[in-house]
Amino acid sequence: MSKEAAGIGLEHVRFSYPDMTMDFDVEVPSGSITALMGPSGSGKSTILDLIAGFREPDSGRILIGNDDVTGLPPDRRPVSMIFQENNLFGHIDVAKNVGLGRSPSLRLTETDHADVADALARTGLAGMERRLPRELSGGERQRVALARALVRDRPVLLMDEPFASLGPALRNEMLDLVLELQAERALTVLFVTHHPDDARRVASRIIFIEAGRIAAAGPVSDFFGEDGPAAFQHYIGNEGRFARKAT
Ligand SMILES: Nc1ncnc2c1ncn2[C@@H]1O[C@H](COP(=O)(O)OP(=O)(O)OP(=O)(O)O)[C@@H](O)[C@H]1O
Repeated sequence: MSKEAAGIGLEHVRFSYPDMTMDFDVEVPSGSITALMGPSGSGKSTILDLIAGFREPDSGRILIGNDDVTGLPPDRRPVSMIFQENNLFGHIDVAKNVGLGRSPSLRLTETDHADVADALARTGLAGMERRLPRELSGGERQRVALARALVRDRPVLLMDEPFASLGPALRNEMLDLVLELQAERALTVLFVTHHPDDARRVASRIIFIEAGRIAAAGPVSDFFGEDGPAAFQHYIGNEGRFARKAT
């Protein structure tokens, strides 16, 4: 599988839970940061799970780069995923948690150890190698998860509300770090957030979903003007603002 930057394509991807059928048809451009937004229960986590291979579509295809990854197990997809929490193993230290990104058995070469050290330095964790996850702050734990994604070295990074439990200043700091890492590695980043400011800060595009369908997708600037999609304006609570302005 190529480590080149890789776009993501969902082609008529249908997936059903007992009470809900979803149908996604959308592209995420290669080497970009896209914010995935939408009301609670609209299917954001499910999209990420489908791309990562934790769930399989009932029909349709998932493409990453030029490859059809539909049906491939998660570890064979060129993807790293970071969740809101519980990304780390509690009984092993920071360096080992990062090393797992390179080798699930932790059999690491000299080069691997050097790459782990680089990733820790790059994410501001140098000196914390021997700490256990419980000895870190929430922000530091998410840095470890990012460092592990760096040593995994996959072109697609999926993040499900990765910084939702952090305060605003720290969240911005972490988003800026993601932006830097994305630019360095030409990653394709798709991240779920409920905060419009997160999208404005780092994303070039937004995918907005409602009830298991893509309601709107496009450049961030298309979403925040008066002509932004009505469903999105409603979601971020902007409806009357523009109406009042006009009168
Ligand atoms: N394992 C499951 N079994 C049945 N229904 C599920 C399951 N997981 C999710 N759902 C339902 O599917 C819908 C979409 O869930 P999903 O977690 O993808 O939404 P979301 O947009 O990520 O929500 P949130 O913003 O609250 O995290 C919801 O209605 C949810 O109740």
